[in-house]
Amino acid sequence: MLLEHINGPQDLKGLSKKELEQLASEVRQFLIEKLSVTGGHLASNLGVVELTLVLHYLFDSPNDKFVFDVGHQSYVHKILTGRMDRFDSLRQYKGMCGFVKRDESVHDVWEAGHSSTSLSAAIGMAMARDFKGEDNRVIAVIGDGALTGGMAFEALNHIGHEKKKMIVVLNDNEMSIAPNVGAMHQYLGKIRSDRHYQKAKEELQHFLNKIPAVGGKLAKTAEKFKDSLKYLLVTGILFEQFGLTYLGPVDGHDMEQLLDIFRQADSVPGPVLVHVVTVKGKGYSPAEADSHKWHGISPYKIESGQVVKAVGSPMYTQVFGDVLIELAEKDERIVAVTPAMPGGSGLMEFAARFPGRMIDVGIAEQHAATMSAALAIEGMKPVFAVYSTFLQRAYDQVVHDICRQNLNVIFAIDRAGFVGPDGETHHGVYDIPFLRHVPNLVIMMPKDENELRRMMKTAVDYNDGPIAVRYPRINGLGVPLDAELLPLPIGSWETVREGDSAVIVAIGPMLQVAEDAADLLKRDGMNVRIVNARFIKPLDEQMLLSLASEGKNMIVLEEGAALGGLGSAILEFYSLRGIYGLPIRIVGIPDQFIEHGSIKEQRAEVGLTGERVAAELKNMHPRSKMRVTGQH
Ligand SMILES: Cc1ncc(C[n+]2csc(CCOP(=O)(O)OP(=O)(O)O)c2C)c(N)n1
Ligand SMILES: CC(=O)[C@@H](O)[C@H](O)COP(=O)(O)O
Ligand SMILES: [Mg+2]
Repeated sequence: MLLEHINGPQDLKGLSKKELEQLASEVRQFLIEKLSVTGGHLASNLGVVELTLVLHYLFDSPNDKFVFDVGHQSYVHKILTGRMDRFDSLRQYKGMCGFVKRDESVHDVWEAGHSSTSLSAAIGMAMARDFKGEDNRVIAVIGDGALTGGMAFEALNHIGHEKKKMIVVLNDNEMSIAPNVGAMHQYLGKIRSDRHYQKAKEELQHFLNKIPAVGGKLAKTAEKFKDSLKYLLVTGILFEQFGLTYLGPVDGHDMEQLLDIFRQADSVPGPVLVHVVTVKGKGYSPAEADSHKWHGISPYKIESGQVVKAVGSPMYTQVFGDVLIELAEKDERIVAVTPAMPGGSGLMEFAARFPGRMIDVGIAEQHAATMSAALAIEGMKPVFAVYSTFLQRAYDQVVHDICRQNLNVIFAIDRAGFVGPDGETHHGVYDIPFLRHVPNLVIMMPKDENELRRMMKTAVDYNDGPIAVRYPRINGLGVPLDAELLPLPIGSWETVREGDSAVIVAIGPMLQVAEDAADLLKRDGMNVRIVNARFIKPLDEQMLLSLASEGKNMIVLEEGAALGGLGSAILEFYSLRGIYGLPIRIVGIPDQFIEHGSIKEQRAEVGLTGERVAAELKNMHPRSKMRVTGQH
């Protein structure tokens, strides 16, 4: 076994091509075995085994900067940089992160999780290098999916302007999470498969190599001739027009080709793009056969490829997808918009049922938002399905294009709250703070899957502007679904448990935590009322005024940033009406990033538990001062 002797990239140096190939198959086996237990981003990593090996073999990390886009495909990099022994803790609480993490290794020079940032980071590092007069290499690894992100084009535009020496590795496996989409994808497909181009390129190369090396005027003419022929033939011309030398396409699993092309790339004085064609899921047939499913996979049985999954009620995502189909059957204005997450957002059946009414725009949240605004202006009913964390990308478009124009866009915000193994880059914990202060926007969160259905009905029936429903990355409660789909009155909260000792105002899955706290306090003779604050905006003003008149101790409980969340909204409501001194305590996520683990562990870390809430209520005295909490 070669792999057990690899404690860092230095141990790769001097290996023969054969040994590198042997190592590649050992790394693949290691990934398949380890991830069968932990789960994770298997398919993407199986696709970059040879590529990552060659980069670490030829170049000198961490002096040379390896910048991974998204970073979900960095497991091989982690294996080769001394972290093999940490894979049993992959994406687990206090374990190894599933993305690149600077505090994990000196070889991890750039963090991500969100897509399309690598080229901006790489040009930044190249410019810093030149400011400092240093000479290290900067190597970005970006996938064909990430290349559909607008930031990537902004960076390419600038890279071509600065002409700094750097290597952009385009890892082209024709897949985003789902099959990739867009004109860039088609363009890359042309390059990959254009037999004419490949053949002509070889003949051209052969012919040009025959031209005897000449000096003087003739050399210049020959060079010009070569360039004009190249422009004629090279279909990597788009990148050449951007000012990058295009090399490739090359088979990303052929060690020989990879070694040659990166040696060539290293000799290019300015920016160079190496087009590497790989197979997502390479080397494990279930993943090769369905790399969409195996992009992010739960623990599985290696032999059968069968996922070992606890069966439970459908995820909120599934309930959303189902109710959207029901609604779309009756309303042809409904179209779904997704920024490259049709599977994760529960839209695959919708797409099959309504061909053409599911619009996948690629990894382009800003574009998705503004396009939705235009769809609404033209009388459609766009449902912009987006993860909370990725909606952060489109904040200005939400404000400037959708809410300011007061357009009938529906935001289906999935992954609201903690998300578990993806950790801090993916938690959906800021959308309440960054949305609730924007005028014209209605924001809802259901207590269970039945209420999610009602909220989608409410949203489709609502024609007074933008409306958002946010729901978590968990299973529903298994409650019965109403036979009739009835909308909710906008701004209406509901009391889900009566009580006169104190009040917990909660949203979403925190209502279960509130019930746990109330059950604990019942043993101490306290009858705690629980209010489902299902409209984060507008607040239920009647309910709030009546709660103020009672003056009972109140906890506002939310699985979101405490700063600027629902609790803040309630305090602002009272303050703006001159109602002071109410005993209100906010229990939410403190002002810090919470790392990967299970949702249960993440909630425990910040005290979103029945025990903690019960203790808070027991300790609150009448007229206690409001303190932003989360620390405990
Ligand atoms: C801004 C943003 N939107 C969406 C995602 C979700 N996402 C993670 S990886 C991925 C696909 C990336 O495709 P590609 O870059 O080709 O990498 P591959 O997995 O194919 O190697 C997407 C859409 C994200 N991480 N960031
Ligand atoms: C790397 C990335 O951003 C996606 O693969 C993300 O991990 C998907 O999240 P879900 O597993 O919640 O769909
Ligand atoms: Mg890809």
